[in-house]
Order: sequence, then structure tokens, then C-alpha cells
Amino acid sequence: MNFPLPALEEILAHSHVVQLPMQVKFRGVTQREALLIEGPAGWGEFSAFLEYGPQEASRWLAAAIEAAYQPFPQPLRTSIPVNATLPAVPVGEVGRVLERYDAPHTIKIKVAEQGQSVDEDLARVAETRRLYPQAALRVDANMGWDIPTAVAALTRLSDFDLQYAEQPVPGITGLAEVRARLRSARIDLKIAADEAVRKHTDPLEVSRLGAADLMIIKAQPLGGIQTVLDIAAQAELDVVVSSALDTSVGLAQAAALASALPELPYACGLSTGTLFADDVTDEPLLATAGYLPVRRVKPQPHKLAKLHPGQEREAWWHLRVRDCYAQLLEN
Ligand SMILES: O=C(O)CCC(=O)C1=CC=C[C@@H](O)[C@@H]1C(=O)O
Ligand SMILES: [Mg+2]
Repeated sequence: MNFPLPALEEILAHSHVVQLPMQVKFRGVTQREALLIEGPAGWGEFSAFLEYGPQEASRWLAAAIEAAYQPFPQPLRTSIPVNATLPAVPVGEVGRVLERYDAPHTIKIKVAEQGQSVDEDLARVAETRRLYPQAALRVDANMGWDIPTAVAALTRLSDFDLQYAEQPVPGITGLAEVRARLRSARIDLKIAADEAVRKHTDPLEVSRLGAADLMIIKAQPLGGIQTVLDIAAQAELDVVVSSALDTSVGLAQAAALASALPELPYACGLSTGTLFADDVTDEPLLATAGYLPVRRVKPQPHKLAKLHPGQEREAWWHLRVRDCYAQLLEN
């Protein structure tokens, strides 16, 4: 943490647990839970995925505390170009899901979902290309392939003129290997590192080893705006800001991060508010024609009341905050 940690009891006393229903299942999630913290600077979001342990989740808590207690950095831009995100839906649902986004110029398509085939991925990407011939397309495999499958799948998918492929296989050396094999087969497709950045003890190792062409950076999973701005400044690769499937409160922090980066060469993955069926405010942070406004978000009391998941879930989150706070004190 690059600022003093507020007292644990103060954080808990100003926190609200919410559970948001999703429109479309995303990474297996249909109900997204978050603990929101109201602080002197505004609201922060702590929404580490439920299965994450205290070590990993503590970085998300640091980000939430930063958003609640520190001002956002000076913005260099007032709106952020964003991509639409298409979950790994069956081909017949592609049009219906993408219709929810207002005139997207860039679309990220999930591929390599467990239980699905490369043919299904190909059909999903082909349908997206058919419906949006002018859009920039990228895919995200979330480490779902092994190296030979990734090389074969990406060779076929590269026919659709992709901007890049995000984390086709696990690990840093895995990414480097896929990238090298594609290059030697003269397949011109950029590789982006996501999990190899946010789940690694050293987020800059990908860059140092030249294992990818791009780095995905996320405000919550990497510990907050200042930490991520430092990482981006040291990285020798282009960076792409993406969401952590946050409510509008977390999206506001991610947009503030994107607004403060000196260079923003790629659309950011911050249109995920569209995947939710409800949000913490009547004015959720949603994109218009592929641009997201940069602004703070204040949850509304009637939304906090409506989206409260009950005492048991609240107690679970409070315990989690205690565990993660203890980690932050140790680090
Ligand atoms: O980048 C985007 O378009 C949307 C965000 C997104 O894809 C993700 C959000 C949250 C969890 C991750 O599994 C996932 C990702 O892998 O980038
Ligand atoms: Mg990803």
C-alpha cells in the first residue's frame, strides 16, 4: 500500500454487501457479489471472485480501500474507448447478446470454454464477424487450451482478422511458446497476457521475458490505480485496461485508471456493466457508441437495500475483509 491503511473497524462500519444478477452467465457466474466501501474520497469496490484465497484477494481489497480513501488521479481524457464482451454463448445467441451494446467498435469474444470445441469457437467468431464486419475483434481463452490446441485454434481463428488473442494457454513460458510457434508459421496474431500478469507474483515478468505482445492490466486484481500506473510505466509492452466484472463502482475506478495512462492504444474491457441485469445505481456506467464516461459512481440507498444478499453473505464478506486486511498488514 502506498498510503496509510485505515482502521479495519472503520472500513467495515462503512461497507455494504451487494449481489447483482447477471443478464448472461460469465465465467460461470450468474450472481456477482461485492462489498462496497464508502470513504472520504468516494466509493470503493472489493469483489475478488469467491474462490480466491486471502493472499490473492487482499490485492483487490487494497484497490477498494484506495478508491474510498484516495482521490482518483488527474484524468488525461474524459471518456474511454471500450470493447463489448461476448461470453462463450452458442452461435444462435451471438446477435441477441451483442445487441445489448450500443454500436460497438471493438468486440472481445470468449473462446476455449470448458466443454466446448474449437469448432464452436470458430462459429462464434465467424458469426460476430458477419454481424459486425467493421469491428475490431479479439479473443480471450482464459488459459483454456494446451499449446498444440492453441496453435491450431489460433491458426484457424486468424482468418477473421483478430486484433489479438488473450491468454490462450496457462503460464508465461506457455505464452512465449505459442507466440513463437505462430511466428514461425508466419501467422500474424498478437498475444496478450492476462492471468500471467494478474495472478503472478511479479506482474512485470511477462514484459521482461518478452513472452507476449501486450499486457492486460486490471485495477482491482493488481492492487489499485497507483500500483497499476507504476506497473504500466515500467512495462515495455503496450497495456490494455480491463474490468474484473465489477459493479459500476469498480468500473469507475478502472475507467479512472484508463483515463490516467499516458498512452491508450487499445479499447478497454470496461463495457461489462452491460452483462448485468441490475446495478448499484439507476445511472450505471455504460458505454455509448463504444465510449465510457470517466466519473465517480455513488450507489443509491434503494439499490443497496434491494441488492443486499442477507445477513449470512454479509457475515461471510466481513470475515473475508478481516482475513485480507491481515494480509495487507503483513505485506
Ligand atoms: O476484458 C473484457 O472485455 C471484459 C472483462 C473480462 O473478460 C474478464 C473479467 C473478469 C474476469 C476475467 O475472467 C475476464 C478476463 O479474463 O479478462
Ligand atoms: Mg482475460
